[in-house]
Amino acid sequence: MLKNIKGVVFDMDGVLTETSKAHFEAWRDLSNKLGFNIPDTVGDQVRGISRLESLEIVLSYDAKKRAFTDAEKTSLTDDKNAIYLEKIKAYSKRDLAPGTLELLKYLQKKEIRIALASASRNASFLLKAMEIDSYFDGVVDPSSIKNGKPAPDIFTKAVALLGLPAEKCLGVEDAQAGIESIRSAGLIPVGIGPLEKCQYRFDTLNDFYQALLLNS
Ligand SMILES: O=P(O)(O)OC[C@H]1O[C@@H](O)[C@H](O)[C@@H](O)[C@@H]1O
Ligand SMILES: [Mg+2]
Repeated sequence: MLKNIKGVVFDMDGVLTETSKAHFEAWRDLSNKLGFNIPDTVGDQVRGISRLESLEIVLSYDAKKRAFTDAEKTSLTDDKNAIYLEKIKAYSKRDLAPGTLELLKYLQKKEIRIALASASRNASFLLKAMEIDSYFDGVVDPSSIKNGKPAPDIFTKAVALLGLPAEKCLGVEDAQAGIESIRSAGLIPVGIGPLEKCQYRFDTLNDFYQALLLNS
């Protein structure tokens, strides 16, 4: 699987750590504050999607169909982020998905360059909190990206940071929008979870790591 591979670009939420649950719970708390509820299926719908796009999905469940101004929407996303930050404030290396540290060390030993392509503006905070920031040769600043996933921009920027051709890199994602982004940027897609159109697919990040060990 790593033959001819020079770089691996990771998504973070739902790949390196199970923050997807905290994102969903924060949106649910916000919807409850607004007087409605969102179904569990929203959890998968907001994977990989920006804060504002996620809000639009959440508001589509508002029975009152209120029309919020742009300023009000910004304020609602700030509220969601405050709730989310409260939920992840004690995150540490214990919150890494099983196998993450071993996988990063393994790639480093093989001299494979590592980058992060997360849509989250909280990603740098979490990399530090979970003590894995030093493994990354490049971290894309999501606020520098014009078009979010499924557009290729964020993965294209990540391989540029690594100075590598896209086809020599794996992209690792838990969101279908992320897999589309990886494919259109020309990286080789590795899916974590029930995803389509992946070159390789595993149930967990640890399964991916174990498969690399078996094939090395
Ligand atoms: O609100 P943040 O932390 O900037 O994150 C933006 C997006 O980041 C993605 O990684 C998550 O999968 C999405 O659910 C989230 O909306
Ligand atoms: Mg994700």
